[in-house]
Amino acid sequence: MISEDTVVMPGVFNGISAVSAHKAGARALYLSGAGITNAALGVPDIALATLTEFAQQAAYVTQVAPVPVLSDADTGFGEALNVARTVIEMERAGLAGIHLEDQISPKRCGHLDGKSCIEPLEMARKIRAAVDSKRDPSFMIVARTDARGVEGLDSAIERARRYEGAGADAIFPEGLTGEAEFEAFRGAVSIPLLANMTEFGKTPIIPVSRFRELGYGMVIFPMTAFRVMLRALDETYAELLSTGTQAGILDRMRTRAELYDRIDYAQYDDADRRWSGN
Ligand SMILES: C[C@](O)(C(=O)O)[C@H](CC(=O)O)C(=O)O
Ligand SMILES: [Mg+2]
Repeated sequence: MISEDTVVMPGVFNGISAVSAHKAGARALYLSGAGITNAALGVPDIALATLTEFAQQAAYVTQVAPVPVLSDADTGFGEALNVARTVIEMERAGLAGIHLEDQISPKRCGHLDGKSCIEPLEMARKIRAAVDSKRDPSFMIVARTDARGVEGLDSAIERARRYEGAGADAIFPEGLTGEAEFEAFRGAVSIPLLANMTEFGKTPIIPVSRFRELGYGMVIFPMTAFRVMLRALDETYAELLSTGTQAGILDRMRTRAELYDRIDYAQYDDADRRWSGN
């Protein structure tokens, strides 16, 4: 997943979003915990979705998008032993890696106030459990620290160093407030770094070209497509209910043919025909 270049990782949250991102040309995908929780359950991203639900969505995504997929794994769904199980299940789902965060459970979105962090020692234990539980050594364990908004920049950097020492493959510094902070992390650790380009949070919009200069190997856009989709849903249902017809919004739709093209319908028909010997 890491290359000389910076990998742009669009956020996905189910099978069809993975299909769309892959067909748009994404070289790697990010499976968003907020996306899974908001899309599949329709509830806030506060640790209400389980490991089973995350692993299920991960399996859907990896089935239809043959590119590396990094998934959110929140706090690892428990303590060290649970983290070990999380790695086994997420690897089995076909992922290329996961990120684990140092928040106290129930976690919150990294860009909200009122978060708390576990002791760095406890997080290091989780990272060791994760690293030890990999089957494939290239499965990536990304350690996310939420400490910037809780304890300040210096403490967050100190944690990142400890997590590197515990064996993390990459660091995800969450909730940074500007380029200078991203730069400070780059100077502090030697493993790859992941930047979170979520919207309407603590971090200003920074283009991938700038993250490349700053030395970041991965940039995730966790909720970009989801937010656009949600507005389309809201507008569509409102229009339908207020007018009693979809006639005015047909031109905003993917047609039946376009949908079937997206999901490779013809290939399924071909396979079925082949197997029936006709
Ligand atoms: C990256 C993230 O963990 C996610 O679940 O996608 C979220 C994104 C968001 O809520 O905007 C986070 O940054 O905490
Ligand atoms: Mg998340």
